[in-house]
Amino acid sequence: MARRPLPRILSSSAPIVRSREIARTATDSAADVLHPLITISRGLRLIAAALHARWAASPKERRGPALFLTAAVILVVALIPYGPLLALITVMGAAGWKGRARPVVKTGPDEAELARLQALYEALVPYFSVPEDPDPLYSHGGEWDTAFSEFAFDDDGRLTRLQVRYPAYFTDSEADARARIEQLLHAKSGRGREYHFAWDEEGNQLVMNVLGALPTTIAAQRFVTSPGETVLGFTDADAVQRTVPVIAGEESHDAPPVIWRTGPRSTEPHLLAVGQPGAGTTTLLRSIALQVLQQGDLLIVEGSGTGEYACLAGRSGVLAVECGLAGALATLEWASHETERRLIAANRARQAGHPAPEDTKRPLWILLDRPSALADLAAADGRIDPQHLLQIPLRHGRAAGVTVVVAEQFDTLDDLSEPVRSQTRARVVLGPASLGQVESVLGVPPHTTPTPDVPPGRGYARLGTGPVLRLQVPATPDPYDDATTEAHRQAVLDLLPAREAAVEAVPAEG
Ligand SMILES: Nc1ncnc2c1ncn2[C@@H]1O[C@H](COP(=O)(O)OP(=O)(O)OP(=O)(O)O)[C@@H](O)[C@H]1O
Repeated sequence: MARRPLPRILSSSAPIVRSREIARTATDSAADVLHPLITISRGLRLIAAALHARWAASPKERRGPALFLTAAVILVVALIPYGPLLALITVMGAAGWKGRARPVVKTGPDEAELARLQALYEALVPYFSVPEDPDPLYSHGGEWDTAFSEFAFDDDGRLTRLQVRYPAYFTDSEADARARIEQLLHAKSGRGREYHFAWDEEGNQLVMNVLGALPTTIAAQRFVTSPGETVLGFTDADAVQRTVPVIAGEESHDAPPVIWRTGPRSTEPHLLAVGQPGAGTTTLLRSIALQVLQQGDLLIVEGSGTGEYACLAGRSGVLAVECGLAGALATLEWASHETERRLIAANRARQAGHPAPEDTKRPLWILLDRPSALADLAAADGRIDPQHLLQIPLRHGRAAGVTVVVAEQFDTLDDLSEPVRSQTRARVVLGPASLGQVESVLGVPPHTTPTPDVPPGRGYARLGTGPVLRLQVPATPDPYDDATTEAHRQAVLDLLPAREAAVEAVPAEG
């Protein structure tokens, strides 16, 4: 059967489009003209509703006086010259104010945010799709809302949270595949912020969160810890189970600490802290020293020789603060013998069925800041590397109550001796560091994206095979440094033990 041609009015859409445009323009103009009227009538309606609600809520015995008062006001207004006109203007003004357009409550993403989500979706297509997939979750020109189940933006329109669904065939168990997605999301969502990525392999979902900076307001103070516990710094509240009360500025609150346990039962009895120059490793060692002195003795060897531990020299419990090679060698040799002595004494006591002798119980700490500098000096002088003398304290320190803490910089990390590398299972990285640098120290990549600008004392900690924790070391500056603020100087001075006469335990010969 031959098809009948469509009626002309249906076959051509141009007149329809034109008439729609005319209608839309007419509606817009009418809305402009009638806008004040609409506003006032909306306001009048709202005022009437409010009056009605008030009337309904007022008790019956108060309604009579209220009516009387209203009638009196109306009478007065009616009698004064221009009263009704003024009353009308006032009511219209109030209605206009009440009925004005409310600020728009944001219920979804705006255009820029929609564009950002779509761009992110498009960028993920090559990673989350394969040509064989008959019903791809990601395809060019596809809908982002099928893939992004949750999102949040900050006031600047930058993503702060994104939940991404991905196809089950994506190789989310491969570190490289994950890293590619994380780098892409990081780059597209704005660099310079710290991102946390949580992969739910069972649910095929990835949640990206932007983390706020850890507070830098906590300074050196007495932390509430048990014997054998040292606060390395503070971290995210959801990363650890415990909090300790702290004073930050003028206020006190509970903060989540990164606590390092040392002693005979510790699985990570020695620590290595690494950072760029100025990242805050010396400050970390100073903070540890102030905590250690409450319960133990301390030997400090400072390779850089800048006197940053001078405030500790001669204090009760500080057996030595050495900057030169000769003093460092003598001190570490004594520490090595002392570790052996403690081991032998404890063994003898155990074999005789006695408790460990008192003189083996007091914890001894060896803090070694930049041993690589001393290694260079020793090589030039034909003497042994001081790190060599750390071998016994590192290997047997746990049983003998001897703890070693080493701080080193990234560029001289290769100069660390094998025992230092293998026996320091508590690790800290401070300051700006690449993913690779953090991984080289902690053994695993960081769980957040390191940012290029970090304040001193900010970084990551990992105790043994535990999780990587973000870390902010308490401000513990050198009180003799002119740049130190008075509050911080006083905080450190308050923690220093009293001065003592020269200690004779460590031989002084070079
Ligand atoms: N946790 C911190 N809080 C506040 N300021 C800090 C912190 N750590 C370090 N700083 C400040 O940063 C500067 C460098 O710190 P520090 O001397 O500890 O760094 P470093 O890594 O030992 O560097 P270098 O080896 O070059 O001395 C100092 O002014 C110090 O006060």
